[in-house]
Amino acid sequence: MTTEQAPSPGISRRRLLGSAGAAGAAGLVAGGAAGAYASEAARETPEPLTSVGATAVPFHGGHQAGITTPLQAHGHLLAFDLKAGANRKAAAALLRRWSRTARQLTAGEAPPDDTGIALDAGPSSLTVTFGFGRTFFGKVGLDDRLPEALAPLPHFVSDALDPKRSDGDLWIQIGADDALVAFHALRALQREAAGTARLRWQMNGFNRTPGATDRPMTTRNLMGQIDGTNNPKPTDDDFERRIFVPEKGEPAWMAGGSYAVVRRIRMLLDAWDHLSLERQEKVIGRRKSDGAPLSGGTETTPVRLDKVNADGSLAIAGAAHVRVAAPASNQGAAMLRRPFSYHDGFRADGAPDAGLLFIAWQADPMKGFVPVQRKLDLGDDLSRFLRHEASALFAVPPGCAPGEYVGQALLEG
Ligand SMILES: C=CC1=C(C)c2cc3[nH]c(cc4nc(cc5[nH]c(cc1n2)c(C)c5CCC(=O)O)C(CCC(=O)O)=C4C)c(C)c3C=C
Ligand SMILES: [Fe+2]
Repeated sequence: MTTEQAPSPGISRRRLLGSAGAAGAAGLVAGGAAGAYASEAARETPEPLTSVGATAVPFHGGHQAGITTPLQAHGHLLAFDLKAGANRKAAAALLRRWSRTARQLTAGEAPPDDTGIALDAGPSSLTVTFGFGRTFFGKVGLDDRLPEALAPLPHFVSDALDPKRSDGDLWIQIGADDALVAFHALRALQREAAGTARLRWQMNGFNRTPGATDRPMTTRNLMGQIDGTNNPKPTDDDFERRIFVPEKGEPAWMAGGSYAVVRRIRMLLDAWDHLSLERQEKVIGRRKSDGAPLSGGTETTPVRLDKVNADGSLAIAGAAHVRVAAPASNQGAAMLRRPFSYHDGFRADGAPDAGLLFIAWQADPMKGFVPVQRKLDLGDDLSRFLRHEASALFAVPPGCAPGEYVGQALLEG
């Protein structure tokens, strides 16, 4: 393995701020209306960043960041196609550039020729995650390293997929708790692709902003449901085995990596909002207010699929989403769901173009997303309110050590 050049000493965005004398970066905190209208420039001493801005997620590690990292408030998904003539060497150079820049940005450092978009901000939990699509391998002469797990996803009855917004040779997932920090990363990485790869599609999403609720809680989606409760937890015995390719797994370059299924799922919100609260809760199998299962307890109480009401009906209906999607209904199939909501304005018919950028992480899509989506496709009450409009599957290699780049074992091994 070759090592990349040591990155040039980055300029901390905070240090830049200090030297420029632009004070008041931490934003308006106190002082009510008078404080809010006071000139930012009048402040002499920069205030410390809030914990939101100051939080940094390490780029290096056994797994790439952005998989088990807590959901961030802003997300960008970018898929690129290699330009004609871009070979393995060019792809390796691109991944080397991207990794170097991602490391700098996630540490809150400004890369060379910085655009300045994120000046004043801290790392804000920025993560950058890289993946390879099936079409990448043939283009760079690496057919022999194509993972079996990257076989095309089967067709599902509810698919209404737009090929232009699906698939792609390379994938980047960006997440950050600040919109400017996220866009800054997007611009830096997009600029570095020039000459080697062109953008195929981009999707932008969001989640709850840290601090918006009075206590940390599972996020809500645009249907108003608490979404993410019954995800596998890093503390589960089988978490690593379910989500990451094992050390001795195949192909060797994917050991410690994971597979990301990306689906743009539009929600038919007008129809959904017309349902009574009781109906909405039956469709999911959980209470809307606090996410508690209809079989009783609180949000974190295990779901009891066998619970029967006094009138003999199932507490969680036969076609309720949580019943049909549960590992118990799918021979143990499970995935880590880590989505972003999206809103891309309104469609010609006036309906909101909004929904979920559903991202499912698993060691093998055939033991995660595929069997569960097959089952949902056949008889899930929620599916009537959803349209799957775009789809992609990416091999996300393990994280890299300092001096290495993501995908090095594939491109140079
Ligand atoms: C193929 C997998 C899944 C798709 C596609 C999917 C879409 C989807 N889901 C919601 C809302 C909720 N899903 C919930 C639970 C849940 N969903 C899946 C899988 C898919 N969802 C699983 C495996 C589970 C967990 C089931 C269990 O073991 O209990 C929930 C309940 C809260 C939670 O556990 O997260 C909600 C709410 C939407 C809106 C959606 C598409 C837009
Ligand atoms: Fe779901």
